[in-house]
Amino acid sequence: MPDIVVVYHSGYGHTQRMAQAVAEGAGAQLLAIDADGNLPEGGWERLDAADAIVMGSPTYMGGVSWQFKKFADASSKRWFAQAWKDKLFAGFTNSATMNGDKLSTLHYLFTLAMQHGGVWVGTGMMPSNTKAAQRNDVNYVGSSAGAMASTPADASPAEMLPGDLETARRFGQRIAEVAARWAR
Ligand SMILES: Cc1cc2nc3c(=O)[nH]c(=O)nc-3n(C[C@H](O)[C@H](O)[C@H](O)COP(=O)(O)O)c2cc1C
Repeated sequence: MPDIVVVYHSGYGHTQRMAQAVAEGAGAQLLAIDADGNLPEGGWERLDAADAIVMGSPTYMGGVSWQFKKFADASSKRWFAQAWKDKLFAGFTNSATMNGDKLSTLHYLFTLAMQHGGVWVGTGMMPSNTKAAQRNDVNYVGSSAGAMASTPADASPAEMLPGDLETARRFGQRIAEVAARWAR
């Protein structure tokens, strides 16, 4: 079994719910970045040991949250030593607006992964974009770079759309499958 860690920040619980779905699909452990932008005790060592690091952040003002950015900047210690070189990386985000500039967030996560010398895993999913498409179809938000969820601004985490959570779960499954092939 590949060792996969989902490291994420969530201000209000929505991205956390998405992280849980990704972790369920991937058979991964969750590692939360706290409200001060810090990892729990032993968090960096968990990431050092992982075969794959899946990164999640809400989209705030068209990018990652400042707490996630603090984590990213702190990861420069690993970058200096290229300690995470050749690990698999993947990313996901959630925001309120259907577009909402989520791709900017995923592009940042991709760039961070490339700085670390990682190998990026996208969704590998076709979008649901025909006339017959329904909002709860898998990958209705239509992302290939990483998993996206769109949650209305006034919806609680419990009200997140099942289709988006299923998309996140299947994204996690794909990461686990790719990680198993990468290990071979
Ligand atoms: C400071 C801030 C900035 C935000 N910026 C965006 C944005 O650029 N695009 C968008 O679609 N939603 C934006 N939102 C809405 C959040 O992405 C949305 O509420 C999301 O579900 C929050 O996830 P979380 O509960 O994991 O923090 C913003 C919310 C906050 C608090």
